[in-house]
Amino acid sequence: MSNAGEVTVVIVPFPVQGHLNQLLHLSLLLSTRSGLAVHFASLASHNRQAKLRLQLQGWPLSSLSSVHFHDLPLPPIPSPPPNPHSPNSFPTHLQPLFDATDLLRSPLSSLLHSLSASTRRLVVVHDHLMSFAGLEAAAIPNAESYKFYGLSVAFLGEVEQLRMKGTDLDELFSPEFRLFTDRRRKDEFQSSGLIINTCRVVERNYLKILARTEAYSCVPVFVIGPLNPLPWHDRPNTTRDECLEWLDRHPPCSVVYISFGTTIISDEQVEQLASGLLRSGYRFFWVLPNADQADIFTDESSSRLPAGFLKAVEGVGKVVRGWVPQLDVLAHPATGGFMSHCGWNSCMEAVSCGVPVMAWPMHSDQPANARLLAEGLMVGLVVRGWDRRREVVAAERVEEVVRMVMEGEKGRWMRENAWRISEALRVTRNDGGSSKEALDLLVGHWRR
Ligand SMILES: O=c1ccn([C@@H]2O[C@H](COP(=O)(O)OP(=O)(O)O[C@H]3O[C@H](CO)[C@@H](O)[C@H](O)[C@H]3O)[C@@H](O)[C@H]2O)c(=O)[nH]1
Repeated sequence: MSNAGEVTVVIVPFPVQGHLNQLLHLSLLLSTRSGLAVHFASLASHNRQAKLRLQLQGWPLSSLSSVHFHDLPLPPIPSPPPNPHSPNSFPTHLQPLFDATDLLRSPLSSLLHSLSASTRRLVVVHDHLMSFAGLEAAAIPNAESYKFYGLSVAFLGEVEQLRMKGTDLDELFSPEFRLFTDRRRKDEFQSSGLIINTCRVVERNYLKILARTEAYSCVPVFVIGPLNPLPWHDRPNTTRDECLEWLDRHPPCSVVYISFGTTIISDEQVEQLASGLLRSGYRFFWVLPNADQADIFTDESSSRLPAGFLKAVEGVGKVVRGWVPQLDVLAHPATGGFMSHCGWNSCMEAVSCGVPVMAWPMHSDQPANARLLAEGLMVGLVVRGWDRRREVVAAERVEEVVRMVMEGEKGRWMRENAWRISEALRVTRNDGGSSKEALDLLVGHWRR
């Protein structure tokens, strides 16, 4: 059912992968399942990045034709390489990109005005870090805006508490990023609602606390996650990646999957991790790309593995430097554990697939997410506590954690918990499930 002319939705993502993909998942759900006219507005390079990587994230390439992409013009911005020795792994090299998003305001405003002229209602859904989009929407009579959080409520609650206590948040972020978020907070406009990519199954208690928090209690909150496709009932016929064929050759729950998303670790840490994996004797699949640059199409990094490592692990371990279909890897029967930096997408994807997590948080929301997995949901084991964040994790600790999750009693128990949650998540997205109901309510409200 096409609804063009009635309600038009404009999605405004923050241009980094972990944010882009959540709002692209939402765009596709709105366009393919709810039949809404959906426009996705970002930089040309990041529209290209989002589209390119989406085909490995559970959606068929053909679904992209249901979304209108708008390349917002931006002068060239520096794209420096990441710094593997940055004290807390925060992607400081992306700060020029973050700051440059200020310049998107004017072209976004023009786009919103032109779309508003041919629709009854213009709905602007923007990443919470793109708050100026809400201000721009407020200037248009038939527009309303919704703020999107692709973060755990555990983290949102923690930040509120730390702010109230006046605690310095620089340990979680970089000082420059804190200044940037303070600036964006000043732009904040009272939106018509908040949309959060989490769900009651995973964060019931945190959501109850959030509802009592002043900042979140005065607007409707729509809890619609997980937005990632679920392996059991959403899988389209996508092309099968070569890494899945490698996984096919291994027994169920026998492979450790390692990925720190778009976060970089030091050369010394790479070496210790490699040695720990080797000592554990477990099969592993390690995704070791360079961290994303402002423009991912300019990456010219080279391998950082110790010499001779690949030869030593032949047949047992596989290392790739490119982008892999993470959801398919997590859903593969051979995958028995996930060593992760605990980006929110990775957390939701791990529980969606019922895989226990070796939690290795590095910055931002990741420590809160790791605690949620380990203490709240009991599906994770923390590799390195936040209090030891500046230390290199030794090979012995890597070996110990891998063994505990892959063969110990605790690992079996975490896997059972993860499976239970993945089943419950499936229900939440079906008719009558809380996330499906929240999304239907939201779309119904837009169509009122
Ligand atoms: O080879 C790869 C590597 C990653 N992914 C996907 O890329 C996304 C990575 O997202 P996430 O796990 O959230 O990590 P980051 O990219 O590091 O995410 C940033 O954004 C998140 C959402 O705000 C935050 O939770 C993190 O702390 C922040 O680092 C996930 O969907 C993965 O499935 C792939 O599909 N293939």
